[in-house]
Order: sequence, then structure tokens, then C-alpha cells
Amino acid sequence: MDQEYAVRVDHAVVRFNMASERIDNLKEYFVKLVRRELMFKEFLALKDVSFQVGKGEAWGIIGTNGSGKSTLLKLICGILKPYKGSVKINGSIAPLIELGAGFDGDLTARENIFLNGAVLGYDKHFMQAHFDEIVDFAELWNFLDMPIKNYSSGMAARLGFAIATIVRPDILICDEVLAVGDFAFQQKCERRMTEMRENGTTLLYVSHSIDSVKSVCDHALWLDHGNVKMQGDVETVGNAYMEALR
Ligand SMILES: Nc1ncnc2c1ncn2[C@@H]1O[C@H](COP(=O)(O)OP(=O)(O)OP(=O)(O)O)[C@@H](O)[C@H]1O
Repeated sequence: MDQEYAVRVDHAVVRFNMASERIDNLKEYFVKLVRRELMFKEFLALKDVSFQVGKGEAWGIIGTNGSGKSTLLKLICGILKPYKGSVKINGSIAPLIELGAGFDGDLTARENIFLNGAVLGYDKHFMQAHFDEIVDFAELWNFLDMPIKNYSSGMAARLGFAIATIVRPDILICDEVLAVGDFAFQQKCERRMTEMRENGTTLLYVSHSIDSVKSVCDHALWLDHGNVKMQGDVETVGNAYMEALR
């Protein structure tokens, strides 16, 4: 019964330490450290977040700038560790979080497809078998031998999305990356997310577009200053959020 969840977050707290004064060089840092003059200001990006995502569910994570959405996704992917609380995952995760995080700017797109595949745990043969499908989806046949550093952010997002979704993960995590794609590509991504959902993939999706969240997700989690303001079905939570923004 307990294995029915894909993601379970229990009372998670994420803390960042920020130096509260400007330190100009390493020497000054150590002098202050030795004299115990170094002051840190703790900042809780997530204060007490609990929610559970069932297998096959699609959750939209919504909230204003700085409310903790990306921090929550990074916590779920294991990029960040909770200061308190716990995160449990059932299944393989494909994170699509930071644009080009799995890319090397000096390598060509062709090389990066294999590199990114390896990062996601897939061998060369698997990537070779899916190569055409990836490039077709990203619509980047004419730019395959260009180094990724010359790609626009939208082009890099297309390629990242095409790779992350070809591998059919159990759990797909998408941050705002899709926002940099043009409208036609956003529509294409939404269709693919819906199709993956129909095949049982669990989805966590951060977006500022409530319409997009409503069209792809069945649940929503509304974050506000690092706390859960509301969670539940996407219509109710999405509408309450829109109402609060007015
Ligand atoms: N590495 C870090 N060090 C210190 N503070 C951080 C760090 N990463 C994020 N924060 C802070 O945590 C808070 C939440 O950031 P987060 O990126 O999760 O917000 P968000 O909801 O995704 O915002 P946006 O809608 O603007 O993308 C912000 O106040 C941010 O400044």
C-alpha cells in the first residue's frame, strides 16, 4: 500500500545560509571566522512542506516568485538535501530543471544527446536507437553539429525536453524550462506530457501559467513563502490562487 506513492515529502525544511555582510576576500573570511565575527543569516526556502504524489498523478506546483517551487523540485531530485524532514521516491526520475544542466556547451548537439543520455543512465545503443526520434521532436536537424553554447535558450530547452521525455521515466520533473520555448513547442510539450501521463508517468510541473497547469495536471500544490498554502485538485487550487492574485 505504501508503495502506491511516487513521491512523498514529509515536513521538509530547506535552509540556506547567507553571509549577512559583505566579505571581500578569503583572508578577511578566515580572520572573521577565527574571531567568531562571521555572521550568517539563515533563510528557510521551505519551512514545513508535506505532500504525497500518487503513482500516475500529475501535480502542478504553483506560487509567486521566490515561493520555493524550484527548491522543492531540487529537493525531490536529490540536488538539495532536507535540513529537516524527509523525501521518499518510488521509481526512476528524469529531472528537467536547469536549462542545459546535462549539456556541455563546447560539444555539439549530436554529442550532447549521448552525454545527456548517459547522465540519465542510458547506454549508447539505446540513445542511437532513439536518436532520430529525439531530433525530430526537437526539430533541430539543421543544427546538430553546432556547439550547444551557440544555441538559443529555446533551442537548448527543446533538446533537453526531447531527451528527458524519450527515456520514459517513471517520474518526470519539469521546471519552467518550457516557458522559453515558442508557443508551438509549448503545445507540443504539453501534448507529450499528457501522452506520458496516459502511459502511467507521474508528473511534477512548475509553471506560472495556470492554464497550462490545468490542461496537464490533475492536482496542484500552492506554495507561499516556503509553506503550503493549499493543495488538492487542480481546478480548486488553481482558481483560489488566481483569485488571490487579483
Ligand atoms: N542557493 C541558494 N542560496 C540562498 N538562497 C536561495 C538559494 N536558492 C534559492 N534561494 C532562495 O530561496 C527562495 C525560493 O527560491 P526558488 O527558486 O525555489 O523560488 P521559485 O518559487 O522557484 O521562484 P520563481 O517563480 O522566481 O522561479 C528565494 O527567496 C531564493 O532567493
